[in-house]
Amino acid sequence: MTVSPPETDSPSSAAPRRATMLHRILRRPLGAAALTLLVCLVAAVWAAPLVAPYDPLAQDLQSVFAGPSFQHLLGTDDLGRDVLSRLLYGGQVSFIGVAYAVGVMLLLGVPLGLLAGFVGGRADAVIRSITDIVLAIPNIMALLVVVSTFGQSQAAAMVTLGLLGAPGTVRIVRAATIAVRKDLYVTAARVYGLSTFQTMVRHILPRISGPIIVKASLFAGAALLTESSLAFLGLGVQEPQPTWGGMISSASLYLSDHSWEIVPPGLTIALTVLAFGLVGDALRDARGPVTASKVRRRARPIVDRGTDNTRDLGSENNAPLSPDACLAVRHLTVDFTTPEGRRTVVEDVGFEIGYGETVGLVGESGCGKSITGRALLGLLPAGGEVVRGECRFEGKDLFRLGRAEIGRLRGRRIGLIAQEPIASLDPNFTVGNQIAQVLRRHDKMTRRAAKARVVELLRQVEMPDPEGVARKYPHQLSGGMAQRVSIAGSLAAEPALLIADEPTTALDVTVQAEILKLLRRIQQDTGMAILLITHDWGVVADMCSRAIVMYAGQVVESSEVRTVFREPRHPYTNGLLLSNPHGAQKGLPLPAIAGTVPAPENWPTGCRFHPRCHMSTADCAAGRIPLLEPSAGHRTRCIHHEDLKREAILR
Ligand SMILES: Nc1ncnc2c1ncn2[C@@H]1O[C@H](COP(=O)(O)OP(=O)(O)OP(=O)(O)O)[C@@H](O)[C@H]1O
Repeated sequence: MTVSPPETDSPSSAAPRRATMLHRILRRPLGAAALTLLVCLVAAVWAAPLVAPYDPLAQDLQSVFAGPSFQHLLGTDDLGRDVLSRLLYGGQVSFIGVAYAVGVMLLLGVPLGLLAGFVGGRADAVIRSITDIVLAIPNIMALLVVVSTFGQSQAAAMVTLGLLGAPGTVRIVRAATIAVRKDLYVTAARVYGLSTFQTMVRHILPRISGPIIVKASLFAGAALLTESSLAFLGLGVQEPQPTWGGMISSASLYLSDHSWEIVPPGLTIALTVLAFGLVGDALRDARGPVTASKVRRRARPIVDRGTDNTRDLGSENNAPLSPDACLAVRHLTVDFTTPEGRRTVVEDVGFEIGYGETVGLVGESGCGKSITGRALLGLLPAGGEVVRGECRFEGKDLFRLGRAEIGRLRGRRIGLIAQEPIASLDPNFTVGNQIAQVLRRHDKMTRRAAKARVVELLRQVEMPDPEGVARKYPHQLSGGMAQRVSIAGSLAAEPALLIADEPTTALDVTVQAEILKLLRRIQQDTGMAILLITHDWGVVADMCSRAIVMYAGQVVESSEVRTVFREPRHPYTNGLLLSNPHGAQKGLPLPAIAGTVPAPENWPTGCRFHPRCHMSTADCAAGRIPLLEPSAGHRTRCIHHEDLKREAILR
């Protein structure tokens, strides 16, 4: 078990985080210098009426082109005006212009980029087309047209610059969103029932803030240069009002005789642009990624726990769906559209789970277990689609519900526990904040009530020091603690069905046992149904009443767990059980099934397992293999299941 670091949280966790961030910036000499320069500059410019030594328009024709002195720290210009005062007042124009441009660029670019990257599909196509069109517009021409149309308005020019800069931001935000939208904690947020907007704002935005900060800082520098260039060309704010670009413009007229005059505005612009870039980098680096602890995979021993009457309908079974079942799935078929074409990855899968029952979905990696689970939650990865099937849950067919309706059920009536508990928690928020968010979404509680309920839930999952844990960030938790938090989050709205996708795979053996015990206890208390996705027969034996074995997108065997262990009727199940490390005999090599699970595009005709099967005959490859029922409730997709039984008896 990973040992969590000693607790150092104060009651308000956000404050220390912010302090640490400033501290981190200040620890970098370049970042600290740039931030100091920028803060001083903005403060001085903002306070120009108080700190400027002279009126920026006041002329003194007796002292034109004076060099730096005690009276005029940066000298005077061609009309004897104080350069320092003009720089301070001129900065107001420049910074307001930069704020307009950056504000418009962010207000447009970030939401559109998030939408395109997160929602995808048509929204993405439309947004991409618009950004491509805007990117094709030459910036300088557009700015000249705007300035001449809007009577030299600097504000109009900078807003236009922001509009023209937005497509670049859209592209960056879209790419960053696509990269994180599949992260487990984003999926978890959707399972908890958060809307698309809430998920984007709370879980995606903080994660992609690094590239946005860098883009904004670079764009601020570019906007300052553009604003100065327009002023240099005599567009925008006009003389005698001071602007940094205007000061360069008038200094350039006397460059050969009075070269000093160009230095203060030129250096100020150059240093400010540099400072924007350095502060952006420092901010990005200071927020830094929060890394999750590495997860580990271990096995656990088998304990046979007997059976009950959960009934698997299997595929090709047209009996009516049982009204008593908590979940009844029939003919579930999932297709994916990939660049190589359309392919089926899950085919004709069916099963039922009763209230208070646990059904195990077993198989090697790539058999379609997770896609089956995600299809039930309406959370298939992009390109995936349920093309056939029915899924009855509390009287509704989940596959026929709209986005909003399934969103309301997720997190409230159907919970999910993911394989990697730490990855399923958002590193940007404390544990308490994340669970409270689920509670407040579903039960519209007050902050105070949600806080109390969070502690109660953490206590319910047997978390030591629940108040302290509520204030921790995910990276401060061990794997076992994180899985307890994840379970607490899933249970927040008291779901009727829990989908547990390899919930203990990442944990070490003692923690696995504790988590499974906890799940059993909660199930006894609440009567929820559990679909347990696993490749571990030990977990199946320990937890499940019924096992469904999947191979290459199909159910190949299903029965009560005890029957499957005693009398497997499919060579694939038999092979899996023989290669189960818990049953290994000392000194003998572990028998493994030769070959690997074929990818959906390479599924063989007939029995999909036949190329790996020692019992296969010509019949196995000849045509579709039906789902047979050799004994009540025991189904197999093998035409040689009687031979397998005889083989087992002879052994
Ligand atoms: N986003 C996707 N696009 C296309 N095909 C996919 C996608 N995700 C999964 N698949 C395909 O679906 C099949 C089933 O995958 P799934 O993740 O359900 O397997 P699994 O049995 O859960 O394996 P594991 O235990 O490794 O998660 C695989 O063959 C995989 O190639």
